[in-house]
Amino acid sequence: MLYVGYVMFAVVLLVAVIAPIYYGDSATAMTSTRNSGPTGAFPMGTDGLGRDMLARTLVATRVTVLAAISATLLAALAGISIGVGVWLAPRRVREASLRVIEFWVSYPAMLVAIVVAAILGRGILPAVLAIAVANTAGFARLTANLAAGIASRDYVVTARLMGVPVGRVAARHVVPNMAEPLLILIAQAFAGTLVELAGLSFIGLGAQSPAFDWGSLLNEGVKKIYTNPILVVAPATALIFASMAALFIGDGLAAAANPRSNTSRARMLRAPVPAPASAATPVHSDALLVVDDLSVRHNDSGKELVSHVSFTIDRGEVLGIVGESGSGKSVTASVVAKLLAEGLTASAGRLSLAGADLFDNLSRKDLARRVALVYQDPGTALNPALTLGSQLSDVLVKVLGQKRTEARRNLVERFSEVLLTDPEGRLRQYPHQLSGGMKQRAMIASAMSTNAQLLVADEPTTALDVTVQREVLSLIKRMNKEMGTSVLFISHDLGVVRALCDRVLVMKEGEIVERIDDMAHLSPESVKHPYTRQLLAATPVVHVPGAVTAGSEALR
Ligand SMILES: Nc1ncnc2c1ncn2[C@@H]1O[C@H](COP(=O)(O)OP(=O)(O)OP(=O)(O)O)[C@@H](O)[C@H]1O
Repeated sequence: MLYVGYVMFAVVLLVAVIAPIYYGDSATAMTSTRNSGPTGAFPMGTDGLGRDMLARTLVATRVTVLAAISATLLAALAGISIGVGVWLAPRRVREASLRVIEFWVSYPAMLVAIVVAAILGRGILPAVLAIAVANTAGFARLTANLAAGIASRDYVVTARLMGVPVGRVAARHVVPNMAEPLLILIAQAFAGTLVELAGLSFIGLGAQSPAFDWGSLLNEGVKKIYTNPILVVAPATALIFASMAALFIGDGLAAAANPRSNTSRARMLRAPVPAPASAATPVHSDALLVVDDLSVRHNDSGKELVSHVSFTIDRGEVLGIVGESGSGKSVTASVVAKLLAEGLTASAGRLSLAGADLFDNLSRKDLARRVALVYQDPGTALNPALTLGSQLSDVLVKVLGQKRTEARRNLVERFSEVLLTDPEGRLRQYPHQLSGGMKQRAMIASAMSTNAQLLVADEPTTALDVTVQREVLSLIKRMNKEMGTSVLFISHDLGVVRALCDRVLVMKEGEIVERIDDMAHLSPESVKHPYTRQLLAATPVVHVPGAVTAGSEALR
């Protein structure tokens, strides 16, 4: 789409450059063939003075496109300056300015343009200024919104603390980081500006005779639309063509800025014949989770991210997966939770969870009853705009069909179980009002609230400090012991895993390189793979209250 847009826009620019040179005379020459329909000499007819409409439309391209570019750039320049300025201004000025921008945006751009053009007077220049004023608000609002996110980033705060002048902070740190969305808006605003310019000329406020643009040509044509309709075709086509070019560029830029826009859907395929590798590691079929011969491939590159992985998790069992960064742990877990990322294809001989075939279209309710998730970073797992009560009760209400009050009561109980103080008050709090450890406890409480049979915990302690890590691990252990929840626990830290898990799989480069079943006698001598030995040698022992672990006494 982007390239189609570029080509179309190049055609428009080419016409704008050469048409006045080649067709300038025929566009203004009056002939005796007046108000003609389409003929060989005048394919788009002639106006009341016998002037060639095709030549006039081609020649008008330069004025129209120049005016649209000027109005768009003026609006962008003014809007971006105002938007950035607002965010670098003191708080009160910022608040007042944001209200003014909101007020300004609330009026339709075309209406503002008409009012301003009526004040400034008729002609192309007043029309350009009027449209620039009308569109400035849109740029200012987008820039202010984007700057709001960027202005609080550490590099901007640091630059300001170091005394970098405000203008330089804006130019070096704020504007470059919002270039992409602004470029997209500029392309889209150009299309709007073309139409607004034509609109002003159409109602007689834009180009004045003898000057002419597409809008004034349309204006002339529409007056004779019942007697000679061909007169509107050339300027209308030109207007649509140029607007579409700008929209294609805008959409193309937006798609290019989002690397996910072109990725294919995630697919889960049943492998026709189990590979021999799975036969070497048989899975017993009455387990809670059965993953047999799972491979995951990246569709575009064809790279295999996970290769022939087989394992089971029994009811009430805690299985750990350890491995270096990028070894395929999270991708494996995403298949189990039916959350495979776009652009990936998973294939397996068998994938079943609590009696359900994961290749089938499980309803959300069935899935939520079977699997719950706790992510690595509770800060990004929770929606900052919603209170804990509203977002964590949603799954209970929408998916499990509980009443809102029942869901909130359920959450309060779970919050107490994970030792969150003032559980009722927490429901009304936003995520930013909780510490990292509290947020992770709230996530575990949420996972407990659905009574899921399998908890997938993907590095749930990595973002937490050591003391909070212990608390979170002991909560997971409690959930496992008291509720019988099976756990798939992912970590790159063998110390944490050995403290919690009944069995451990070691992954490297997408494959399971070691299976550790005897956690009680885990030592560098009891393992086979050199990578596991290295991991063990580099791992301090972690004690988890409630868990009996190798190399450590049970903790109280
Ligand atoms: N959506 C995706 N598209 C393409 N490749 C991906 C995608 N997700 C993961 N990968 C690739 O798959 C491989 C395994 O990634 P995965 O996230 O499972 O690693 P991990 O073992 O969980 O690592 P970490 O401990 O750092 O989280 C990596 O090479 C990664 O680049």
